[in-house]
Amino acid sequence: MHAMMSLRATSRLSPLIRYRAKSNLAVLAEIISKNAANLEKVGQNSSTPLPSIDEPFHPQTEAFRQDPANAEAAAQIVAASLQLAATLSSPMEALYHVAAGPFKGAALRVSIEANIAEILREAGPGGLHVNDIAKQNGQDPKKLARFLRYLATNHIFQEVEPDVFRNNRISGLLDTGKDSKAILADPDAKYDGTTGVTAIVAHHLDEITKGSVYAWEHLNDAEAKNIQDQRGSPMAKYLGKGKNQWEWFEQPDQLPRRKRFDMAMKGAAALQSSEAIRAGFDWSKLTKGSIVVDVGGGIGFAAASIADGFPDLHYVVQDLPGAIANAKEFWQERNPKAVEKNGVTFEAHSFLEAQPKRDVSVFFVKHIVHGFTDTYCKQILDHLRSAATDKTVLVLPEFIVPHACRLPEAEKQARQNVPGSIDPEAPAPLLANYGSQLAYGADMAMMFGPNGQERTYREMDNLLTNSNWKITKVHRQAGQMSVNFYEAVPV
Ligand SMILES: C[S@@+](CC[C@H](N)C(=O)[O-])C[C@H]1O[C@@H](n2cnc3c(N)ncnc32)[C@H](O)[C@@H]1O
Repeated sequence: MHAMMSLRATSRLSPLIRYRAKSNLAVLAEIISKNAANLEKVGQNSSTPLPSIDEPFHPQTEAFRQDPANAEAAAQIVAASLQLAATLSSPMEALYHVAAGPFKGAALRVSIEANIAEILREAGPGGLHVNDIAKQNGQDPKKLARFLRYLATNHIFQEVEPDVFRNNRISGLLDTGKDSKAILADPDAKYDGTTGVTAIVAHHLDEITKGSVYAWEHLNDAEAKNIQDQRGSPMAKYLGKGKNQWEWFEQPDQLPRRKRFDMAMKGAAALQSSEAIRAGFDWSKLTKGSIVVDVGGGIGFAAASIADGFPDLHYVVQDLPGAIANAKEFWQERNPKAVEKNGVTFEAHSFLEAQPKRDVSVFFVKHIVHGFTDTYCKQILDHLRSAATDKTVLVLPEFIVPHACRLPEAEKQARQNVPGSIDPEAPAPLLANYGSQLAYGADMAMMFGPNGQERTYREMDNLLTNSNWKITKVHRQAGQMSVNFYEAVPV
């Protein structure tokens, strides 16, 4: 019956629609083969090996992406593969790829909390039977096997023999590098001193995901609808019991969450190399002793990356008291010289209040406005504008959310005077945004967690214009993990 209906439906399709659908498959396949052939050549060079899904992650396998041509080739292959998979999967399977998304997240969280990546690293390339994994972490082996097999089916971990698992390229990223027994003895310290990559994934899978399951209820909550501040998010309502993320994290019993979040921000920064953070703005044009304020800097990880290359500038890390305590500890370890020589100062200060610093060369505001609704962003940007001199530059690293379609010509024309402001577009028939998920994932996380939003270029332009800042340039970074640096000057 079902087959007959779909046959009848097919026979009603116009020849043009059928022709296009057929030709797209071949075009997509050609995009893959052409770009793959180019990448194969790059991979023959030992300094730019191509990634292999079977091997544990090694940063060197990302080196090939530093060449924009290679990054573009990889992005096109991924976009075409996703589009082919969506086209050729049965619609029900394709739908369930998304509908079962929360279950994948649940499995991934279990693997992190149960320290699977660390245990498997210690086991070596042969992997470990799930019964032996369970002996180490005290979990139910049958349930663990089900979670791990589900993840292996999504290319996270490998099942090398029935019930025997090992790390691969993607699961290796979840490895904090710590001794599994030490983590089990002191779970709250799991992320201390790590790259923060596992911490950011764990933060998303815990607080943010728990908020996300109430998205629909929350949208229809008459009271929450009108809350402009961070208490207006599902996470605040259902987890923080009405407290915003920061008030909630600052409570003594939530300190492990605060610590994990601060490490998570280090992980977010690690999605970009320190070089990329330095490359986002021409720091060399600032004179010795120029003041750079890292507004809401967390532990000041980004400022520390800039200080590595530009030690003669004076850095001020501002944040809430809990983060400032962690910032002092972090800098003492990372750059004790800057601390001793007064190259960095730390200030507990709320950016929702008047900015106390004067004669500032750069207000560096990374991943702050994405945590707020427009109403609060205006407050933050107004305070900075009031403290700015006519030489102050606002540097704002944020995602730029692309549209899934192509930009209209008129919009491109309107942006022509601002270098870097036009979103790069993938060639047709690929989705214009390359099907890249990162900016949208971050946007959802901002909605569910702090009631904020990642913004399109136009949305950011409006925000800045309303606070008398003018965007002069956008520095875009190649690759899919990109965060882009808006540069703005006072009007
Ligand atoms: C998403 S994190 C970004 C941290 C850092 N800029 C980075 O990119 O790594 C947001 C930061 O804003 C801080 N924050 C939140 N509300 C604040 C406020 N009212 N005043 C100052 N800092 C605040 C948080 O403590 C947190 O460290």
